[in-house]
Amino acid sequence: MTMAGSGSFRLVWKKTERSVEIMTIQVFSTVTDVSNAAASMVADQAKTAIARHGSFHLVLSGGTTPRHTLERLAEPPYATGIPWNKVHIFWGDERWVPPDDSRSNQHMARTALLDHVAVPAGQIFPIPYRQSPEEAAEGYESTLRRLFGKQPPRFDLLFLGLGTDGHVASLFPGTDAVMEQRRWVCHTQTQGPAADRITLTFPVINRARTIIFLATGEEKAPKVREILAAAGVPPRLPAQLVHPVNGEIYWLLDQAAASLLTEKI
Ligand SMILES: O=C(O)[C@H](O)[C@@H](O)[C@H](O)[C@H](O)COP(=O)(O)O
Repeated sequence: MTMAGSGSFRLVWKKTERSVEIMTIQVFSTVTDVSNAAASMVADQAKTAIARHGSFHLVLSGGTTPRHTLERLAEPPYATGIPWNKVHIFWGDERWVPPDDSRSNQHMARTALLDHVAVPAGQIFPIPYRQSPEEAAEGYESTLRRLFGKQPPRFDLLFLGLGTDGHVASLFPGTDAVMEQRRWVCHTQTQGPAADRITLTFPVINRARTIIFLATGEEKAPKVREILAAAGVPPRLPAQLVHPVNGEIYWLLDQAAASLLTEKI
């Protein structure tokens, strides 16, 4: 039986004597089910984080799959059921376009969710649009350093979509940004429109307490299998470098994206 049947699979890898990596793979029948599950996890993680440190630091991702989850969070019971006044919003990446450009991840998040829930404006930290993408990256990094100090931030929940080339955030295969270990935010480029991007780097991504991958659709199935069945194989895709230092990874997939998975992963 492949894992494409709906269900939940929990894998625990012992990384070192003192740390393990816990990955949970959940396969759902439809994209709507994926979005419902993701929204429910946001509510649960918010409750835990607020109980732990009085606020909930949430990192949003661009992309159509993550957008469906934001739209679900703007509906009952989440629109009023989550204490949005204690939520602090960040972004994993951004296109170097003005904030009102329809390609902007900030624009997408505001129209899908933030215009509909009561997150205080002073708790929303978009990646700024500046004269150059380098200045935008420096601007975001200085915001993060002002808020979090010398150590990279340890976000409570960080959403990632999955590109069909295996990219996460705007960390594209073969780019210097993927290997960046000192800067928290950097400028990078991709092909096509809005080629200039600003992205969090792995030193920040991998410090998150919980990382949720959202991947749906048949076009993601080959990379999902390559990433999840890659134990022992040297990583070649950015998504294979997502290893929370002390946190958990959840893969929320629909059956189409999971269709090439087998139980032996
Ligand atoms: O800015 C972006 O577009 C995202 O950060 C990007 O990493 C996206 O999440 C993936 O490309 C998946 O996007 P889809 O879910 O639309 O395929």
